[in-house]
Amino acid sequence: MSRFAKYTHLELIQLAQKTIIPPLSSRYHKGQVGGRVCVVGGSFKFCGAPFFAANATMLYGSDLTYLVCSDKDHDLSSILKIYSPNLMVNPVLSEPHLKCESFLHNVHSVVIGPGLGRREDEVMQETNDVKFDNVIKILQYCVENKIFVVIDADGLYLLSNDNKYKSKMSDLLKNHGKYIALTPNVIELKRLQKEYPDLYTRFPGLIILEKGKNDKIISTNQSNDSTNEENPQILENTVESHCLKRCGGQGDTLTGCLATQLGWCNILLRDDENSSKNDDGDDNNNNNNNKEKHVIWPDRKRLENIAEYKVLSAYVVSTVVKLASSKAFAEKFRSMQTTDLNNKVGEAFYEIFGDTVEKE
Ligand SMILES: NC(=O)C1=CN([C@@H]2O[C@H](COP(=O)(O)OP(=O)(O)OC[C@H]3O[C@@H](n4cnc5c(N)ncnc54)[C@H](O)[C@@H]3O)[C@@H](O)[C@H]2O)[C@@H](O)CC1
Ligand SMILES: Nc1ncnc2c1ncn2[C@@H]1O[C@H](COP(=O)(O)OP(=O)(O)OP(=O)(O)O)[C@@H](O)[C@H]1O
Repeated sequence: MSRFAKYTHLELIQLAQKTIIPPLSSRYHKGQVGGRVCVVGGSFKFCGAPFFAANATMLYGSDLTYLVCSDKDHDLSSILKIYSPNLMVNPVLSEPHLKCESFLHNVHSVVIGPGLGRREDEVMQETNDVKFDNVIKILQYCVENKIFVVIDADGLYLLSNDNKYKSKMSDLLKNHGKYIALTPNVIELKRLQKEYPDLYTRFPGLIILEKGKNDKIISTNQSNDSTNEENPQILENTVESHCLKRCGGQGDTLTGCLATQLGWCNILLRDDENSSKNDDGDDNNNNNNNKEKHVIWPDRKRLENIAEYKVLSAYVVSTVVKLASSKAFAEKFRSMQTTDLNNKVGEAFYEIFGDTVEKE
């Protein structure tokens, strides 16, 4: 059981408000606190999924969202650009010598997988190895640079079923689990458990947000030798959703929201790290002359470790998406679509957390 499992729903929401929901303020510049998120996905078949995820990152509150896709997937990048001018679409995923640094250096969190497609799909075979090599390269870059990653949909399929990539991916998870969250649906979870019967304990620091009627958050101890904690720890979100429509893309929405929320955690954790080390010229947060000083939301409460930031984030996001889907369903009933759900994310967030404006 997670330490959080002893808290009531209201206590968890209040804790999140004091720890991981940075207040809005005129002090901050673009991307500094709202965050920069990158979604890697899309294929010739699926242009909706990466859009839903990327769109949700912004509706949850990211300042800047990049969508990285392949320029070999027919008209994908043009279509994505037309879907939304808010997103920055970067069709570099099939570039043979991809330089991750060029588009990920200032990003706080990354989503890998929505609509990405699978290598076994015949139509894609000519180009897909470069594309998927690059996906692994991006994952590696992220974890080595402490960027939080959410792996969903076909990203999970790579991990559970792709013979070429699954061992590379599982190595990265094993060594850098603390920066990663998986968001499987019921079927994706079954595939993962088939490939990794010890899924819940195999990847130290990993969290798994299992989607379903009650979203379940599983966290694995960061260190294998910590014997005084239960492993794995489980937190279930039992808040009721009144949405009875299961349209495709609801999971993409959840994934996008989680990426933004984890991006916020990353920003807060980096701020702690920067403020506690000597001034070494790292001016990412403009605190060159403010040694030992927090730049961002100084009086917030701290959680105990990275795992707690991830677990509480997953809980909050699950709550927001459940409320958003209940609201969309109440309005649209059977005709509810994922676009309706996405359009309720901001309202649901406001209903749960209020305006979250910094008090003078
Ligand atoms: N508009 C779009 O472009 C969308 C694209 N999507 C993409 O489509 C690709 C394949 O995703 P799929 O989810 O179809 O994956 P799979 O091809 O693995 O199919 C999963 C199957 O399991 C079934 N299933 C799902 N939840 C279940 C449950 N709780 N109990 C029993 N059966 C269940 C589904 O009906 C589906 O037939 C991914 O890349 C995904 O991101 C989806 O995100 C949906 C929206
Ligand atoms: N049986 C259910 N009852 C109520 N809500 C559910 C149920 N199943 C899923 N949900 C809600 O929908 C969200 C997305 O779960 P879902 O299983 O649809 O993901 P997914 O299959 O990955 O979605 P996508 O279509 O984007 O690939 C969950 O987080 C939960 O809030």
